[in-house]
Amino acid sequence: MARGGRRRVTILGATGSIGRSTLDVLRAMGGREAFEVVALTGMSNIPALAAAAREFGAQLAVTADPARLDELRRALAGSGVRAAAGPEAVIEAAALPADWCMAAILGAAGLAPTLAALRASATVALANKECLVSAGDLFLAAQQAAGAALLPVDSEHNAIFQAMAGARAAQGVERVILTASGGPFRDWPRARMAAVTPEQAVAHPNWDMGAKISIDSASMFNKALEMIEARHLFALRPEQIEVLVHPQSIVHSMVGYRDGSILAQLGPPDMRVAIGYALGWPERPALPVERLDFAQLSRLDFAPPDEARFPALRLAREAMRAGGLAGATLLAAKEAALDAFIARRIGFLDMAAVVEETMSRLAPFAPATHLDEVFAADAEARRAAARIIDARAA
Ligand SMILES: NC(=O)C1=CN([C@@H]2O[C@H](COP(=O)(O)OP(=O)(O)OC[C@H]3O[C@@H](n4cnc5c(N)ncnc54)[C@H](OP(=O)(O)O)[C@@H]3O)[C@@H](O)[C@H]2O)C=CC1
Ligand SMILES: CC(=O)[C@@H](O)[C@H](O)COP(=O)(O)O
Ligand SMILES: [Mn+2]
Repeated sequence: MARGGRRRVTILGATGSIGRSTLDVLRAMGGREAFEVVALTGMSNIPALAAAAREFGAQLAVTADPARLDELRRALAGSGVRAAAGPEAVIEAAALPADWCMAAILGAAGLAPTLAALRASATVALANKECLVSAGDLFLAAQQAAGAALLPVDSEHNAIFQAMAGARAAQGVERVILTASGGPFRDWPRARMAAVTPEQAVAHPNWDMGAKISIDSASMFNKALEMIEARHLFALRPEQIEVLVHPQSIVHSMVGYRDGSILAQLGPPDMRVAIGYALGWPERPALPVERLDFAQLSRLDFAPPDEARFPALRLAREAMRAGGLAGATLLAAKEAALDAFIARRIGFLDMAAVVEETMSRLAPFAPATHLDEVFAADAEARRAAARIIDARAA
């Protein structure tokens, strides 16, 4: 704890959707009087990074892009905030002692900095689900060794965490039910989905999020990653994890207990609720978010997912069954396919096909015994996926 009782806070990915919401929650919970901001990191959005660092009087601001160091230095001139750049500098920022660190870098690039944060922070609030998808057991072993508290921020997992609050309740868990909005193409026939554009896919019906996670929601790869994330976070067997389409995104997930009870967490689709819970935990802070009015909610719908139109869910189950380096392979192939879709080199439905083909080419998967193997599997999967993408794009 910093002098004067202020909590020392770091935000990895401060310029993104989660990062901005986290800054908002800090403002709502007392701003600079309550928090000492140790480090903020970003990548391309230097004006936003510098503005947040100035507002909160951060000790350090880091861009992951070495080519943007001069721009960051100019933007911070006279502020007293130190500037640094490059992937190693992001890891060094994450390694500075803090009471609380938000891990919200996008994608597999978040793994190394989040591991560094586990060693340096008392509490890590985990938005970056990819850490658990690619390196689940090793990531949790690193957390155990470091002794850091790990609090889930992903809305579904935060909901499950809330619904499992209290060790006694967690013991009787039978299943978890991850809710899924179904994305913008929830009811579209497969033939129509084949022709969707990145602009259509990025338009999430309920949540205001970064572009890549929004497109993952449209393909339901987001839910696929979340199944693997849930397995690790809550030590579940794959068959204990269900997915249920819930188009309104009001019920954020549910936990079914052995006595037949179901506990759910509900709230507006606003990530500040989950972030605030992780920042205030074990207490609940007051937050300026919308209050649900049940008299105005006309209905809450639920339906099983259609795995023929959304094969990502089946691929996640196969990856969980295979174990070991299958998660790192699935994630890397998904990221390569997503980039190719955004670049309009492949179609929307090709993304799942690329992941499936990459997985089947690289199977069987070795156990993941060291992080170096995870990074190597990631690189190998990207090479394999690139060849498959090239063939489809030709
Ligand atoms: N958005 C949401 O509501 C939710 C997000 N999540 C998870 O949170 C994480 C962040 O998502 P979101 O905020 O939407 O993403 P955004 O794309 O909005 O933000 C990503 C952040 O990471 C930075 N960044 C991007 N690439 C790199 C890199 N290679 N190295 C270091 N930093 C990088 C970005 O910098 P810059 O913008 O400056 O380029 C930005 O600060 C993801 O893992 C996502 O799955 C989970 C649940 C909900
Ligand atoms: C806000 C959040 O946690 C997202 O991961 C959300 O789950 C996306 O919505 P769907 O993937 O359910 O469409
Ligand atoms: Mn989620």
